[in-house]
Amino acid sequence: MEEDPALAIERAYLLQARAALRRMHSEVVNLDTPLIGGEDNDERFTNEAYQRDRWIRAQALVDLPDVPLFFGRLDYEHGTVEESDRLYIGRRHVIDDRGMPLVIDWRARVSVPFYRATRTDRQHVLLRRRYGYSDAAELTGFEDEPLTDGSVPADGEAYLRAEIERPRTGPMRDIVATIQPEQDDLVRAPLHPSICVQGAPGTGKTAIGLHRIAYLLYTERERLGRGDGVVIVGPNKSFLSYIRKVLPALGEVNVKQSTIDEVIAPYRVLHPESGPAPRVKGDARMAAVLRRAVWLNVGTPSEGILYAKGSMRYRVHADQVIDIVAALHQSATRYEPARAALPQRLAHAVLVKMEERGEITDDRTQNAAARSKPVKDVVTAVWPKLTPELVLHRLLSDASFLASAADGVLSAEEQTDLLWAKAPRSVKSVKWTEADSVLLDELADLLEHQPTALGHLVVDEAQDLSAMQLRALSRRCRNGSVTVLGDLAQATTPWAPLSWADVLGHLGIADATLVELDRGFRVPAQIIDFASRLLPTIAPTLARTRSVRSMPDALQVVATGSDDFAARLASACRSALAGEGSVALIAADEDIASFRKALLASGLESAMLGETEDAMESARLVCVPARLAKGLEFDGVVVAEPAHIVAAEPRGLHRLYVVLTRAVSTLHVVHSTPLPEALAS
Ligand SMILES: Nc1ncnc2c1ncn2[C@@H]1O[C@H](COP(=O)(O)OP(=O)(O)OP(=O)(O)O)[C@@H](O)[C@H]1O
Repeated sequence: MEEDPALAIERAYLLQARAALRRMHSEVVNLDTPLIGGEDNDERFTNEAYQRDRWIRAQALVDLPDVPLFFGRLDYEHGTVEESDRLYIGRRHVIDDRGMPLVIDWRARVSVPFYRATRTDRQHVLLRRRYGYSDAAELTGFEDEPLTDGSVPADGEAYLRAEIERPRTGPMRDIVATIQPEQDDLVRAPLHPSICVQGAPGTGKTAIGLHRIAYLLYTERERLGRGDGVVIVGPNKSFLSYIRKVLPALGEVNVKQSTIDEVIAPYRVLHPESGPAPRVKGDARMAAVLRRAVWLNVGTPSEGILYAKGSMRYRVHADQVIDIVAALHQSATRYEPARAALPQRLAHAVLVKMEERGEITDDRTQNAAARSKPVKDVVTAVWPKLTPELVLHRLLSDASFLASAADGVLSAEEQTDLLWAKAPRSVKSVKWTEADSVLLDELADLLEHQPTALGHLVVDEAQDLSAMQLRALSRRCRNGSVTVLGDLAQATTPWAPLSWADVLGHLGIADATLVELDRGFRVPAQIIDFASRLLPTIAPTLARTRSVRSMPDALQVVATGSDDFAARLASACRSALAGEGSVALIAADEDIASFRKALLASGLESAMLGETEDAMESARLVCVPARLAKGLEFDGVVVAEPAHIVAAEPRGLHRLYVVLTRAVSTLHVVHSTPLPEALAS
């Protein structure tokens, strides 16, 4: 078949752009990095920084074989843009060897009309062209949308639907070719003020967070490059593995993607914890309890200081020592710096006594007094050395100490919930939990200022974070800005906050812009309507989502007897596998291994999410424990025994809502136990 000449021109242009990108890449790789001679630390640091910077620049210019180099074109009115009337829009800038642009970065200002221009607001654009690619990034066609009056607009929504329904293989991909206007508003919002997005499942929150990072790094690279850079916090490792390729595809290879535990306790082994304690430990009131617990350690001196120098004796009376300690206690903001200051304050009092007796004193005299035993004894007695672990160990094991810190703040019952049933004998033998690690983090900051300086923090699935976790994040981003993403209806933790105002309060953000997204992209209307039956019970104040896609056969609910269950489950999986793309079987954590065995017995192989990092790439059928489903998506989803998912945890209905909203094309619900009431009605 003869090639369409217009398509041939575009393909030739793509080849030219790819060749130019290769040239740009090799220029960076082959650049002579001027290394500074010498081996001292500063010089080594500078050289390493140079090399690293070059590595990052080179990585950003790698032509990824499966990522199309440009996805759109804008034909502007003549003279609107200086360099050219025709701009190809892609994931990064590509220039020819004379410096003329071949591809314009989607983040540039001249690219904005690609996402925003309409027939009624053309923004000087005559024509918008969208390209289609094969999975191997081969240019297969294009679609024109003339914006000039009288023309018939192309169905931009059809292009969007096709893009969403393109079968999934492995990790999440970027949405840069089809960012929608309400998403674009958030992606391109300035660094300040912070933004907070409430969005139903599949409205694109994660995608927005990732594209926003790429955008901010483009516009504010220098500012964000200082300090600790940019971090995105996600719910678990499976999720982070799922999103890991989006930013590199957008040319950003230097963004940390972490779980909350990795941010707060990167080196600590955390142990599981159940019962009522985690909820109390996550409560914002714990901040006051911990503060008191720290400062309760400051005692009242019972004796004065008797300082000997040569044959002379100098006495500072107990009352005066009490006053010195009390004054320091009152003015101190953190425990350790004040503890470090106390010897000097006491020594100063000794010095005054010496001077009263005509002694000549100087700094050395004061330092000697500060280091002397009588002064040290007072410090040890009234201002003991603490570690976060020491304080928390005492708090969770000593009921009367806890009462002195928590009375009037926590109820007696809450205090009982906090106390260990059997206290570990020593600090070293404690098996710290996730909730404990957050308290230890707060304590560390009460003892000593923890210097951290994130430029920007994106918190995904923020509805699941406790007040104390949010405080810990806020400490890491004291002067930075934050993008908060989440959905209150998907909150599954015992400590989940009640509102976004609460979340922002704990993060210490006074002026965030709160936005609600309600246009759903992932989940077809038939499935989201089914899942939304749970909303009146789990999140009565939230609006229902409007899906942009309708698929009449998307939902199948199969009621079966327990004898038939395994066969019906396997047949649901087979039917999902008959479609294209990824398929997940999702079930309660306790059920998933046995259901997987049943599938295997019927000849269906699968991978288990959580067992291997790349489960989503290593098999088409993935078995997903319900607790790991958050944030993920699959073309076809089979949910087995929803009632078990609900029964497995206090917020089981919220978990079920998450699980039911993972499908892009089909959802099979297979159950032998009756559906939960809220879903059946
Ligand atoms: N503008 C868009 N163009 C193409 N695909 C999109 C667009 N917006 C969202 N999607 C797709 O919809 C799916 C859902 O996006 P995303 O995971 O960001 O949603 P979410 O709001 O974070 O969902 P959840 O709350 O369920 O985790 C993804 O496959 C994403 O690629």
